[in-house]
Amino acid sequence: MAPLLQYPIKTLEILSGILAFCVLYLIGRIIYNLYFHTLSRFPGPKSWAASRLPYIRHIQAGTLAREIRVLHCKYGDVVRVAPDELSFATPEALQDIYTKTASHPAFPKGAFWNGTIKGQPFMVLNALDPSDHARMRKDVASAFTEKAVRAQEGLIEQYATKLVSCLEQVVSKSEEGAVLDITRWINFAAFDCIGDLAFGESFKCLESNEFHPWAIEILATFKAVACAASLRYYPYLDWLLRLAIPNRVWETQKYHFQLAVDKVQRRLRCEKERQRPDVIGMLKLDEDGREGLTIRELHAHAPLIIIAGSQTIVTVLSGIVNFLIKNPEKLAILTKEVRNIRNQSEITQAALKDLEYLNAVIKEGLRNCMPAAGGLNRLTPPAGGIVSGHQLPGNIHVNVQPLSIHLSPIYFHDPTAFIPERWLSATIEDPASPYHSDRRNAVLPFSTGPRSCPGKALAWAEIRLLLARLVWNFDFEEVDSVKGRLRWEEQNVYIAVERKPFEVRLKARSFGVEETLSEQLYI
Ligand code: HEM
Repeated sequence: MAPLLQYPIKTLEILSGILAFCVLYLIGRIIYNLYFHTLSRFPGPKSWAASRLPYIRHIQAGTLAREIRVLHCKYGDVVRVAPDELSFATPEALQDIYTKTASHPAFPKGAFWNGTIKGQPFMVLNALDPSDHARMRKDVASAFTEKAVRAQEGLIEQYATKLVSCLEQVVSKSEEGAVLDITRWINFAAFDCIGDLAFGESFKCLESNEFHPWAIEILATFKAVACAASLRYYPYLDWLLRLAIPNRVWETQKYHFQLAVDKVQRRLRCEKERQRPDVIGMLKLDEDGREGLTIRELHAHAPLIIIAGSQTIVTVLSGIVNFLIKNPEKLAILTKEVRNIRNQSEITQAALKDLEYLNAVIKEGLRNCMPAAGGLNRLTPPAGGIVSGHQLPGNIHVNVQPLSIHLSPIYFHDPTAFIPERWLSATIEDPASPYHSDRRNAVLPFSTGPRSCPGKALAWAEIRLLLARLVWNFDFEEVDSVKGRLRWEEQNVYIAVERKPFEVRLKARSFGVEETLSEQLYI
């Protein structure tokens, strides 16, 4: 009997020994992080410096970007946001981290935020090896040059026209116009447009007034990926990933990938489409993976191009519409400028490039409604590096959170207000303007350096045209409903901004009144 009784007591002793060891280890780790870590000289809340848990909790709640902005307001330009991570909010840090100089390459991406699904190849966005990235980047960027975008202008115009005529049908039913979720319609247009631009095949969302299944799941996938990445900070908890992410998300990812493979293959088979100036037609294939993309890499790039080429535009454009509706005096100035174009057929890219207020509205939209609001995480090189004048050891996580710098009271007067005027040349040249000294170079929504956005010219062309066509054709009004009261800046961020429905009242523009007005002016 005696040995049997002793057995559980020994187990208990072992278990309490392990527990005591774990507790002591954790206490020791916290003390080390707070007082002996190389980053302990940097300011920040003690709880964030002690362990990564507050950071992870905010990633999972979608509040990290907002919270870090608050920390920057309290602690200054550089904040320690985890034991081994610093957040910077200076224009110098943007250059130090993301660009390459004669003395150092751009800081590398880490595996935490750039994993790939088992069995799937890397793509330009998550390629960690610099030479792989450079090869893919050269190929992908060639499809988005200014010249390539000019060749696609006709196609973008086609989808702007489709969006306008679909909305006309909805609003024509009543003189009061119609209350509709404008984000949903912008999403349809951007999604259809990138489908055609990339594969020569629209997703037909505008025609069907239905989301394509691909579009429905994107935001849920972002949320799951953010949660998964947050757990990677504790590699021994990696097994939790599978439990943390519902099976449905993995299945959806596989489904998306297959959908992309099918689309690419269909496009490549279609001989008569070879002359189209679409993205697939412009990418170079090379099975040796030396000069261009292998076919498997091309498959992996298809979902990236669809998501990066549509969701970013939807975020910025629906954000701009939200801010304009909450600032009707700015909307009125924009509307007047755009409607100075007499004929809709004269709304071309060339004409829009000259509309100073329109371009200022878009710049202010990019400052306030940054699509990649989760930030661009990087690691210091193994030998260490200098960021914003601070010498840092190797393998430290560094980041410039766009919200922290774009909405910084140090760099911008009225930082959270929507003021397109801060981008006008008259303001820049007027020392008496309160916005004269704004640090406009603190806003780099497309990032900078070798990993900056290759889709910038396309994004500008699409946002300019869709916004101009919307305000030229329709009058917008605020709606007093829960969805109409949505404040853009209060939404959560899971890698990208979670976009809630935004209701507006849309009415067909009344030409009669305008004509009468202009006739009176001419008298
Ligand atoms: C307002 C619109 C857009 C914004 C603000 C934006 C912003 C960005 C940013 C900040 C990055 C850097 C990501 C990183 O460092 O991890 C990026 C990368 C990228 N973007 Fe965009 N983007 C926009 C539109 C587009 C469009 C229309 C496309 C076209 C398909 C596109 C394709 C890409 C690609 C392929 C990359 C990866 C580049 C690389 O890793 O070398 N983006 N974008």
